[in-house]
Amino acid sequence: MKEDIQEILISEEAVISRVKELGQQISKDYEGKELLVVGVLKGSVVFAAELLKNITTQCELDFMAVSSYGNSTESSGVVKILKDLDNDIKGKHILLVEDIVDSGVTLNYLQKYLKERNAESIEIVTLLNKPARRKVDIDVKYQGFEVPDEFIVGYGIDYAEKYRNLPYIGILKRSVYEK
Ligand SMILES: O=P(O)(O)OC[C@H]1O[C@H](OP(=O)(O)OP(=O)(O)O)[C@H](O)[C@@H]1O
Ligand code: HPA
Ligand SMILES: [Mg+2]
Repeated sequence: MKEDIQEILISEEAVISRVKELGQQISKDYEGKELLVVGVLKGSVVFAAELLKNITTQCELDFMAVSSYGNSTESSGVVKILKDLDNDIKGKHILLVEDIVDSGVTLNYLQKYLKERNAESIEIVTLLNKPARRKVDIDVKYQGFEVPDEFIVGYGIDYAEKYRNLPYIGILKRSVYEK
C-alpha cells in the first residue's frame, strides 16, 4: 500500500493536532445550541470520529451516505444518496462533516437537499479543501488543511475504496490510476 503513495502531505500527528483545534473552535461556537453532527460517509468516518472526541459541548451524531466518484478520480457529477438521516432536523444546528471538498458538487447537493427540512443552520467542516478544483461555490466554515490539485488518499479517503486505512494524508501515485 505504502509503495503507491507519492508523498505524505500531512502526518497523522499533524492531523490529530489540527482536529483538536477544530474541535475547540466548534465547541465554543455551538455552546448552548442544539448541535447535530452529520458525518458524510464513507470518506469522513475517520475524521468524524476524531473530531467528535474533541467536541466538548452536547451534540448528537448521525450519518448520511452519498457517493459520486465511484471507482474514478473524477466526479461523475451525479450525487447518489445511499443513506439518509435517521431523524427530523427541524430546529437543529447541522454541522456537515466532510473529508474533502473538491469540485464542491457533493456538498452543494447536500446543502440544498437539507435546506428544505427547516434546520436552524447548516454549516460545513472539512478536513481538506482543494479549492483549485472547485466547480460550484461552497461556503466552508471550518477547514483543516488546504491541499494541492492532486489525488489524495488516506485517513478515510479512498481511491476505488482502497487506502482509507492509511493513518496519514498522502498523494496517490498517478501510475496507480493512469493505466
Ligand atoms: O467536492 P466533490 O468533488 O463532490 O468531492 C468530494 C466528495 O467526494 C468523496 O466522496 P465519494 O463520492 O468518493 O464517496 P466516499 O466518501 O464513499 O469515498 C469525498 O468523500 C466527498 O464526499
Ligand atoms: O482527491 C481526492 N481523493 C479521493 N477522493 C476524492 N473525492 C474528491 N476528491 C478526492
Ligand atoms: Mg471516494
